[in-house]
Amino acid sequence: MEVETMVNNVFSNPVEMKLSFAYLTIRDRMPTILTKVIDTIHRNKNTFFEEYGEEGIEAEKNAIGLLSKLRNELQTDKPVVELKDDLKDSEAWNQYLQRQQKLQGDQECVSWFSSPWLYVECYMYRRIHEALLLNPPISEYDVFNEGKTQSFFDSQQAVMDLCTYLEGIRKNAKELFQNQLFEHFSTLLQVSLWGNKCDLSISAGEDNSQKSSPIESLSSLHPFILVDDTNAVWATLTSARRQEKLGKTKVDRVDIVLDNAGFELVTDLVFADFLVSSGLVRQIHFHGKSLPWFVSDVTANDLQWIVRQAMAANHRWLSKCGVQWQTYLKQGVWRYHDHPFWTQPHEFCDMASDAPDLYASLQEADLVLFKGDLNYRKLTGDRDWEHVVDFNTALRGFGPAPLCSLRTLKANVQVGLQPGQAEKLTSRDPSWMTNGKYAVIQFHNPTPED
Ligand SMILES: O=P(O)(O)OC[C@@]1(O)O[C@H](CO)[C@@H](O)[C@@H]1O
Ligand SMILES: [Mn+2]
Repeated sequence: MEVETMVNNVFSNPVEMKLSFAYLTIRDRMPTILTKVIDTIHRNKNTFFEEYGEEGIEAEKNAIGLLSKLRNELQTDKPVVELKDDLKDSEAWNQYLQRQQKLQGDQECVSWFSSPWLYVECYMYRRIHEALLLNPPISEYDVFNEGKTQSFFDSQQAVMDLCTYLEGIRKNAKELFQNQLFEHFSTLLQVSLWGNKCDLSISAGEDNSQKSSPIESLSSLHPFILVDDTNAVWATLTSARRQEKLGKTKVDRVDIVLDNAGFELVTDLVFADFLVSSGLVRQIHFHGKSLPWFVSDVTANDLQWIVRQAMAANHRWLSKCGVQWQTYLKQGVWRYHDHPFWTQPHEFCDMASDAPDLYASLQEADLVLFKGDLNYRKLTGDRDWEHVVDFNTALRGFGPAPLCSLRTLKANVQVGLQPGQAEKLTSRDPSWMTNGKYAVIQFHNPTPED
């Protein structure tokens, strides 16, 4: 089968139609998310009036009109249409639509139920943003903000537990023996991995915060890690051979391609703090989204908000962490970027050609961590790969630097498994690819040391 036609379509034939996770996402979950967006805008009508007067009321009405039209297009499988706002990436989106039309041929228009799931799902979030952009003065309103902030508040005990753990390490981080350092590294890597469960797209906006202790739950979760390349990630950070060759005492730069705000973002900041305060890494570059995305994905505002919340917390260790994080950001030890490529539908194997500046930047990193399921779908092109295909094959040439996916499984694509592993999982738990109970720590080094 041609690789192109292997793309994870909403459904590839009537038999699968009713069964595919993609179909059920588009039929049920995405309209639910859209309805909640419409409801959120309507509930804030008075706020818009207080802030912007009649213009605010007009904008609320028109934005809701555009979003209701979008929901109808989605539910009645209408053709995908070009973007009309003048955001600088509109042209890239409209060119992508033309490319997709060529792929599908003239007999079939690009529509919600006949095109790749990855494309139409990303497109829905960009159309939501268009509905706000076309209605100043509410263009900058983040329709997902309430859910993201609530997720942080609902995870408070877990957040405080995690910051207390970090403070316990920070005190003597530089005196830790290598084996102790590895234990803490492995613990916080797994905490960041499982933080990915707290995603508001899979829950269609329902509460999905962290209720259990993030550290104590690790041992019960460990059997659900299907691929565990922790040692390879550790070796990339600590391999003496690598560092001698590069004349470095520590790794210069780790990039973290972020996923969800709320608790998951805290797990990423705690992990990043450990990497720097332990002396393993010199600099962390975070990559977030330039617009509200997949309900709970991180924007610059979300990062600033969480750091401020932490600083102002009346919990001693949480506020200490917040002050430290603010300092890292001010000193440039931590940097934040939000390239538009991350909020486009492109598979990552296209990055070198479609976003060469971003690809070149990632090539400066010694390690790139990709958080979450959507990033995994873009790393592998969301294709219907055999599960034993190796990760490198699925990456199809994407490899700016040694990279690792930290992902809980919430979509039906997974590579790099052992022969028989998928069959065993299916017999034990038929929805193992989409129920969020399983995870991978999956590493690839495009330039293995000679
Ligand atoms: O990237 P994340 O936050 O881990 O997950 C995103 C997600 O919830 O949205 C899509 C389904 O709607 C899937 O990629 C996945 O289930
Ligand atoms: Mn997400």
